[in-house]
Amino acid sequence: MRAEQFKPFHKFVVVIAGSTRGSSKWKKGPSMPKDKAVNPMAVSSNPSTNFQESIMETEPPVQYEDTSHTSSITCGESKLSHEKERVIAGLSEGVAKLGRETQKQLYDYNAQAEPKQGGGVSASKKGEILLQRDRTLLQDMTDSQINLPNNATLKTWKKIACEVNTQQENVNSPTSFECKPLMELDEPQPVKKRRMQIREVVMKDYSSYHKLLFDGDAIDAKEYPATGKAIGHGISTSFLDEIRQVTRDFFQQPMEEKNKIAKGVKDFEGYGADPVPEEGQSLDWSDRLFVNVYPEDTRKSKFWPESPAAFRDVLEEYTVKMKTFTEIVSKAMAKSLSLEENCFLNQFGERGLLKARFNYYSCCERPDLVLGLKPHADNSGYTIILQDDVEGLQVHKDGKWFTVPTISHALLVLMGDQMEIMTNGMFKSPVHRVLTNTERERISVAMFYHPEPKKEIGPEEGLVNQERPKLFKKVKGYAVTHWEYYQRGMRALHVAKV
Ligand SMILES: O=C(O)CCC(=O)C(=O)O
Ligand SMILES: [Fe+2]
Repeated sequence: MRAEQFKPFHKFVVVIAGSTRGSSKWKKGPSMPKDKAVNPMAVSSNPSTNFQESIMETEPPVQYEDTSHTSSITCGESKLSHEKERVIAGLSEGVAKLGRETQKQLYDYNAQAEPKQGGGVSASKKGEILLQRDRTLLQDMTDSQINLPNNATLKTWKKIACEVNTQQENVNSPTSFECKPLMELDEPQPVKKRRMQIREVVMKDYSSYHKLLFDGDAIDAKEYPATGKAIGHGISTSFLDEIRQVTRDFFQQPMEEKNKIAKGVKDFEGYGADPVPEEGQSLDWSDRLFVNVYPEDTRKSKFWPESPAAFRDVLEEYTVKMKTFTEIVSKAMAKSLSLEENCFLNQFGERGLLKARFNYYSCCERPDLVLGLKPHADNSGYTIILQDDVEGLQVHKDGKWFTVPTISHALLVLMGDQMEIMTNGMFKSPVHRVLTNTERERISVAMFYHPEPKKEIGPEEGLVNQERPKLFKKVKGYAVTHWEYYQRGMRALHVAKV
């Protein structure tokens, strides 16, 4: 353990982003899984898709067997490389651009060709099925007769993609590979950049801490999502850089090294991308490592990287700092709402969880087609995000996406669904996503602060009155429900609504 102490009042900033506007624009979502088929194409991570519309078109999720493409690709015997996943993701995005009718035909066609996934199908078999599916889609779309050997290499994949997309003949190196759309889009929709307005405040002492952080202005601001406030978090810039560095170092290792801590089919923790359980859903263009960090007895050391060598120590130290940070911030939030300062901490419980997600977004040739991370709201109480200096994170407001600026010495605090419940909707959990870009890779570290899983949480009584009746029920195990919706690119919060 490193000796550096938490010094809360340094001149560093934290940005708080949370909506004060209702999520009434979102269609009140479906109730929990029913026996209904899911429209496989309804949840696309295409940046130009209006997320609101996607939600409205989306049918309730079904109880499902784990047919995760990710697990079948990154785990087990199939060993398809992440690079190949990316190519497939790019291709799938092309498919997503086809008209609904054509998509349906393609998927119907493939449904006949594919054995039922799930029970008993080995990882390598699933990998093969997926490869076959994408090959078939390519062929159907281009009418070209491409005969691929079963052991098609990554190079072959790239070559095909280029041939299909650009009629290029020779593609020998990955650098010349371009993930072009499979066909011209009807309406090209470049991603416009609107920046979030974030006010920064440098903290001087604890007495002003909570006022600056969550004063009435932040709560009542009309201009969601600009409810940014800055505070001193007392973590040195050099330490923040160290976290970024070990993160980069981890992801830049060979696949073989990273796969030593690969997640299994049923694991949340470990290295590997999020699953995409629905047919036709696109993979996020990112790599991730997910680990429980607090309390210590929730850690699974087999998922903590041994390489790079500094990783574990740095994460250990960051965890200690984050624990202190959550204690202070949770109190500040309570005070800002004129509540007893420990009320949220009591709801989180003494053994409130900290879970770390390390994200790596490699460059992508077509950021207008592929997202780094699909639109979602976090299931946490709140999430503390460390970004690097590459923009990519966007927050959704009034049908538009706003880019969150990067501030190298800042931590971004995003409200999660469970804080929206506890504050009876006073702090909103914003829908956010991550864009890809052509030139620079991006990393981020998200630290999710959750209530103890067995604890029931609900709106603070002090925030319920005649004018503001109870909006949410008491809930337990919200994270499990959230996960069912999240992985399909859907919101879950409606399940907690009164
Ligand atoms: O990469 C980012 O900035 C955000 C990541 C995020 O939203 C998440 O991991 O839930
Ligand atoms: Fe998130």
